[in-house]
Amino acid sequence: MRSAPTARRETGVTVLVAETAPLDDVRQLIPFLDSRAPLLWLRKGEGMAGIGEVLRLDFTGPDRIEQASAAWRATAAAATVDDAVRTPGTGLVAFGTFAFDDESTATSTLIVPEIVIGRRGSRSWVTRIRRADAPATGDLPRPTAFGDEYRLALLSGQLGGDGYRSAVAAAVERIREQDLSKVVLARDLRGHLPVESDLRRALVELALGYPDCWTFAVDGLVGSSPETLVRVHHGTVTARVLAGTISRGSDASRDAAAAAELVASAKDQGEHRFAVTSVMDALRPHSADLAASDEPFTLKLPNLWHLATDIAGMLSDGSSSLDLAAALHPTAAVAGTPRREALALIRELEPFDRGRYAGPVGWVGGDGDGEWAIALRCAQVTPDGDLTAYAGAGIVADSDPERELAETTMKFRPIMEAFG
Ligand SMILES: C=C(O[C@H]1C=CC=C(C(=O)O)[C@@H]1O)C(=O)O
Repeated sequence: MRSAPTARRETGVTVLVAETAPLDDVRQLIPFLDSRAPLLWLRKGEGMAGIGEVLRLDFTGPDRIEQASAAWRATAAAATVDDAVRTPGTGLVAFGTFAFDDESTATSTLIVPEIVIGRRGSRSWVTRIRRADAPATGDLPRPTAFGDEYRLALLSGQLGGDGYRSAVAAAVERIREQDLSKVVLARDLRGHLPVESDLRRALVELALGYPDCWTFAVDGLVGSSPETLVRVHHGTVTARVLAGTISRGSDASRDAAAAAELVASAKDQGEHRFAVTSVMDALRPHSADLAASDEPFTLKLPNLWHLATDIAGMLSDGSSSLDLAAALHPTAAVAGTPRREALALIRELEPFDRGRYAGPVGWVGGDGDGEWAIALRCAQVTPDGDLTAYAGAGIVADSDPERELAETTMKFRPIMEAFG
């Protein structure tokens, strides 16, 4: 006779039980969230809200994503799952956020919520997750009213406008002199949120303002990213590469002219090519038929245009979404080319640790499928309300410091609108 499962196996793996059941249509996910510790993954009204925390797995160091992949595989293998809905995001899931730099002091984390409320297409569901030795509960959280409105001043942090222009100029010089083609340099804004601020207010602003982006909240990292690092679903892999940016025009004809200027820009096309090559090179060993859309297309966001390329293929080696995030990170859209030299220059010219900015953020399911974005257009909020936001731009040989500074200002807009 098999003995009842205990919560922790001798191997140190926590044994979880996950049960997914259909729900009547849930139109709004954000009101269900915890106001100070929201877990969210949302695009075009579809996604998942996580409530509570049944398991947290923390990682640091150069192999943080590989460690997370292995720990998650073990956790999923030990879990019992009863999934009556069977769509991406049902069954066992973890939300995750990873530090950008191998040497970052920021922890990389997978969080398994106690409850997931999800919505995809016409289907809504609830997943309850518990440790195997804990009793099952049937209560469903209720949406709650939002806390008071707030506005905070977001001010230049460790790298202000002048410092950023100088850093870009230094990078351009280095690119002209050395064996470096592209480096992505970021600057920071800082602010402080009043005690008890309801982060759901910022999430509503982001989700309504940027519906085509991934609006996310994981362990205080809050934002709306347009860039899909990798998505794995039933043996297929997809990615959306962005690099090359121009601001939206003030009327329809200026806007069309801006998009045309972006397509015609040799500088932006070059910057974009580096990013596509880095993603193709990282994914090719995992997919025999990997293909990229022919020419970059223009992706319209409320604040700017990006050059974009979609990549898709069948997986040939059973990699999980975390395995592929590990293979891809950091792409040339957030680091540069060649990667090692670009990372060294970032460490030299940026006077801060990027934390989770520009790292993978997303979710993974018990079968390893999942969706990961690059954490852009985001801010990290600490439990005592300190907020740091970063935005960067790809620097190549003919970059102009003033224009790159203006580009970072545009990229801060989602966070300025949500918090400022
Ligand atoms: C580094 C950022 O954006 C990247 C993604 C899209 C376009 C980019 C660019 O044109 O420079 C950047 O590579 C950021 O938003 O902080």
